[in-house]
Amino acid sequence: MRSIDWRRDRVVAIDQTRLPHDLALIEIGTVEALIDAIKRLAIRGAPALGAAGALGVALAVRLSPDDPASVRSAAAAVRGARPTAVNLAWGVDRALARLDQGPDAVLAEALAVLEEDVACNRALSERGAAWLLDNVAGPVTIQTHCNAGALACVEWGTALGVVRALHERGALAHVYAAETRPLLQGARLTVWELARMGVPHTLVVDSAAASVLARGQAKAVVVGADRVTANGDVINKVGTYPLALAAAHAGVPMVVAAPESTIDLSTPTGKDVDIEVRGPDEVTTWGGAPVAPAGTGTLNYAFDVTPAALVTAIVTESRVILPATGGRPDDRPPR
Ligand SMILES: CSC[C@H]1O[C@H](OP(=O)(O)O)[C@H](O)[C@@H]1O
Repeated sequence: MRSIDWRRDRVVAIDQTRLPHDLALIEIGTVEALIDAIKRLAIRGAPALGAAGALGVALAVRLSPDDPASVRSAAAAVRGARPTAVNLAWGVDRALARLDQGPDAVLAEALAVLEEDVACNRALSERGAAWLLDNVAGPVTIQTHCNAGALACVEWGTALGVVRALHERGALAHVYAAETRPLLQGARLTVWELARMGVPHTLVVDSAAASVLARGQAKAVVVGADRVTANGDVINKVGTYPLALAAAHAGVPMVVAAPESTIDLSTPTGKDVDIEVRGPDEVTTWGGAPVAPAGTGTLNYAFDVTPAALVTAIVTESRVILPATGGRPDDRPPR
């Protein structure tokens, strides 16, 4: 089952807010409903957002086939639903570029985005597994953060795609999944995916992940990304930066698995990226019940910036970039 797809005349997606307890699909027939699904993280994860962006334009042009101005306005609203993952804007732009050729051409481009994502993630997963087998003593143990699995993509996954490739080779011993406060993408989604894959795993609280590395229980960190800037800075779920610091101190490789569509050569460094700040309720409540005194102020960064110097390897479908030793995404544009 794909996390997001197109059926007849609408977007169909897994509602990730209902996992792990309910595997429920949502059918999205309007741009407003798509934007809502993106904002409330029913649809989430950089590659999945790229697909949602492209399908959002296909939806808009079907609803307003004779009004390109309305389609462009709707596309801009989808593009702005969440600011940090470059894939959302990239997916919108991919489909919008075909607007002059009509609804069928826009849909064809959007569907191509989905198929390319699947192919890219399978390729980067194999490349990442090979890099880890060449650089980490086996059997491999991995610390993950957030969810960069099939749910965050069209299918297959990026960081969990690497995990899947290692598991299929019989080379994976264990995965430690950080819960990933406040929305618990690790506890709710990554653990759910690892269980379905049959991968041995342990859930840890975010603040324990550094000790898992320091004690040698995990020999590599593997995460996804929402944007990689031209100098190799990695923007990913908040908590990735401290994990990279811990990995460096423990002498453990920090591996980022991401398709080329997540690399943004137009943005020089992580300092130039708009980091989404989300509302206080995600931090001050759990299950609707307050966990902090009413009115408590919060600083709910959804992402953080890991400097290139702390990134051992960025694995894409076409290359491995080594930022910590001077490699840069803009050194050699993909072939
Ligand atoms: C494979 S991209 C997954 C990436 O997206 C997540 O963010 P969110 O759950 O807010 O969409 C997180 O940064 C993951 O690493």
